[in-house]
Amino acid sequence: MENFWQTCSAQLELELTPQQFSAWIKPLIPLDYEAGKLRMAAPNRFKLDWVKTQFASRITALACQYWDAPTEVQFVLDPRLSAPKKASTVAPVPDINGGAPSGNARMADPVPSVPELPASAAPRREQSRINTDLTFDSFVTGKANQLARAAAIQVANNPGVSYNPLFFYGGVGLGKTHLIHAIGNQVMADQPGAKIRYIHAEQYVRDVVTAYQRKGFDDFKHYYHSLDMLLIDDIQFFGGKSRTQEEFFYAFEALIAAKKQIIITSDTYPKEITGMDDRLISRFDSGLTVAIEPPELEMRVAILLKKAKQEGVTFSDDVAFFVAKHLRSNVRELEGALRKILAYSRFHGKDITIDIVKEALKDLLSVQNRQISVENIQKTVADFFNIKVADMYSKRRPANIARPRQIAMYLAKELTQKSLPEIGELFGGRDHTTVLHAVRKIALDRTKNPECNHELHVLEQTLKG
Ligand SMILES: Nc1ncnc2c1ncn2[C@@H]1O[C@H](COP(=O)(O)OP(=O)(O)OP(=O)(O)O)[C@@H](O)[C@H]1O
Repeated sequence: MENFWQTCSAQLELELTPQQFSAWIKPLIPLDYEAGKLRMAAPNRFKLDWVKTQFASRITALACQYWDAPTEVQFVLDPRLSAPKKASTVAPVPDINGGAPSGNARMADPVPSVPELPASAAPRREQSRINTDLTFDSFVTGKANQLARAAAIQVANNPGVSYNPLFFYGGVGLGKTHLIHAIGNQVMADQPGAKIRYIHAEQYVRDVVTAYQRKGFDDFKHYYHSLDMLLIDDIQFFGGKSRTQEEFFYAFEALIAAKKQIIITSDTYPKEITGMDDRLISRFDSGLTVAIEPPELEMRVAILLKKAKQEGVTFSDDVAFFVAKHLRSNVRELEGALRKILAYSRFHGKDITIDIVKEALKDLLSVQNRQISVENIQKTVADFFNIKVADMYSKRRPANIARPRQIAMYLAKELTQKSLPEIGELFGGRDHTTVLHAVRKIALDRTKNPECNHELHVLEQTLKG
């Protein structure tokens, strides 16, 4: 059994992204194998369902191959794995900057401009710092965030019970903050007495410094350890701040032990946060870690239509598609573009047409057109072929991913100034010979296969705007 799982997981590690592997495969436990039946345990219902739909067929294939016989794989819940952790008796986190910090040495944390340590009095709604506009209703869902939203709803319905902590990561402006406020809003509506607190990591750092300056760590601890739910945004700001990490470690342990929900966001996967203590990193990853990807075309259109409607304006589908095709990076950028279009059309008293949009977004579009980046190509090609951007860097090799990746490498060579090694690096650290092979293959295919030529033409047009 153990041998099988070692072989199988080593293979899956090669095929999946590190995030997928560590989120879905690593937590699985092989239970037994008997008469062609393999039983695997997953730590919770969510992981169980996801593994069943996404990875069952691959694991079955590997099992059949390993035992050289038809094998049926059954996934079951392992209740032992979801048992709550014991309260912590762990020693303090060491100073990751080296040595015991003292006096001003600790003041590597920024000094607060407005010291803000919340009062530990009875919970008050305004103290939660939850933005009531950021709800599940106003959150548009697409492939890029459906998993994150499902996890968020699950946690909002069962705070402290299902996934603790819940950790969202993804690039800027992709909706991480929105989603955690949405959870906070729902829990506040369901449990008006709950003591909930949203805090940006930078503010938490400032609170730590203030507590340090005032020698008020008892109040600080009392406040944070007595919350029912802590929502902490952009935790990568804790990187390199040892005292903050130490305090957060205690708060984290106290809250998790008391089954109080913690939700964290970061711009990157826990293991990739620089300057973060290993014990915190492993704790961040001990609940559920979910990525939010850049929005795909249809989702960008839906966001534009929804936001325009919220502003009392109707966008035609043509206009929404035009904007969404040209602005691909994140939702914040779409919101900015929408504001510009509305201001322009109001100022000139004109209806919103594609020509008006071109005028209103002249600067933005010309910048986009001039700069065709490899990241842009990866996003566009991933959108076009309906795969994840992460697949551009992953080691997975199924044909439906390998070919778009080769096309993206070809376009990167054609449309940017990057060298083959540079392109290889941007595609998950691949060798320049792999890039060369892809470029030659697609170039040849283009001359022989009109459908391929057409696809490339459409992609080039999209990229050049
Ligand atoms: N899926 C979505 N539906 C509707 N609005 C969204 C969605 N995703 C993001 N937004 C909006 O886009 C803006 C940026 O989102 P948000 O601040 O949540 O991003 P973020 O991932 O936290 O970014 P950062 O890492 O820069 O803090 C917000 O106004 C948010 O309401």
